[in-house]
Amino acid sequence: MTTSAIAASGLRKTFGDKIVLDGIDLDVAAGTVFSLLGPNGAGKTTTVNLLTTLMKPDAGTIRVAGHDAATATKAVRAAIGVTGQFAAVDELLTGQENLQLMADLKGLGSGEAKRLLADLLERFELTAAAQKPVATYSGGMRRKLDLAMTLVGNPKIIFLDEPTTGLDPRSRRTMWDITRGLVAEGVTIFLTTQYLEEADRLANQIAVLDQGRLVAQGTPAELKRQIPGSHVRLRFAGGDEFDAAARVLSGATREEEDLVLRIPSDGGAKSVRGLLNQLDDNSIDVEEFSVHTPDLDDVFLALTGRTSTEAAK
Ligand SMILES: Nc1ncnc2c1ncn2[C@@H]1O[C@H](COP(=O)(O)OP(=O)(O)OP(=O)(O)O)[C@@H](O)[C@H]1O
Repeated sequence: MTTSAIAASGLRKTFGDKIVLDGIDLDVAAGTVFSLLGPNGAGKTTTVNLLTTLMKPDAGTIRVAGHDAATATKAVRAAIGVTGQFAAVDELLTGQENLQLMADLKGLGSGEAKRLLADLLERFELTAAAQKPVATYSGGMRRKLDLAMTLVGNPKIIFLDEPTTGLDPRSRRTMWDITRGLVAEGVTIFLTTQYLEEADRLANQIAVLDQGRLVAQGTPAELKRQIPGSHVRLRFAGGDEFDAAARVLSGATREEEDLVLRIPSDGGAKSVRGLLNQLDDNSIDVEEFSVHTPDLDDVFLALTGRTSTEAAK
């Protein structure tokens, strides 16, 4: 049985007469990455604020690490780490001093703190810059320090708010590797991102938020299968097989020159097996077989009527 690290039900939040969250349910399995995707103003930050006890919902229940967020606020806060917009990195202090401050706050002994800090600086590639003031750090370095500071408390659930926005590809990959490493250690990650590729690569589950409602939830593959456009592509060695298959398979689109048939399909195991059985039953050999699923940009367009780029404007 999988346990929920975060479970929210019927979350509602309004500001004045603006309904920001209109009854959303979330269930994040422990030790997984859950990604909340949505255009600007969709309510992502509001959701994070509610889940991290920074705000109270108008309606709905939230359990984080098994604690009720409404009544056990302290226990929830002790179990989570939040990086991103709430981070309190002191610009005037060095990276090392910022980390030390966090270790002092958490009450770590000097020996333990020394080892942990050296390890974190090394892991986040900040050892060389450790003695420099944060004011001289690049955006990527700040973000890494921010996450390193969060890890000092050894939280079991981490909220990453757009962790790679504006980072160069190398720093982005480093953040992805660190995230994967944390999950391998059993940490649960709640990730908001504007990069569909990031959610696609990192997340076990994705929820798409649009105008206060979750318009879709599932694994990246499930989301991709939900929308029109996925198909199975079959290539045949000769014209006879090609023609025979085209007669047998309904709805096939012919690409005559390449002897390729494209058959609309959800790409799931059941329908693919059915398709191949049909060919087998008619003794038709296939030279090449592949399933094409649309990427998350297609998913976004299908679900919200906008591309992710349009939505972010
Ligand atoms: N404290 C507040 N008072 C009034 N309105 C608010 C408040 N906080 C958020 N809103 C409004 O709620 C809506 C959702 O905001 P939220 O920050 O949750 O969206 P978001 O998905 O995180 O967007 P972004 O990616 O731009 O941060 C927006 O229209 C915003 O203007």
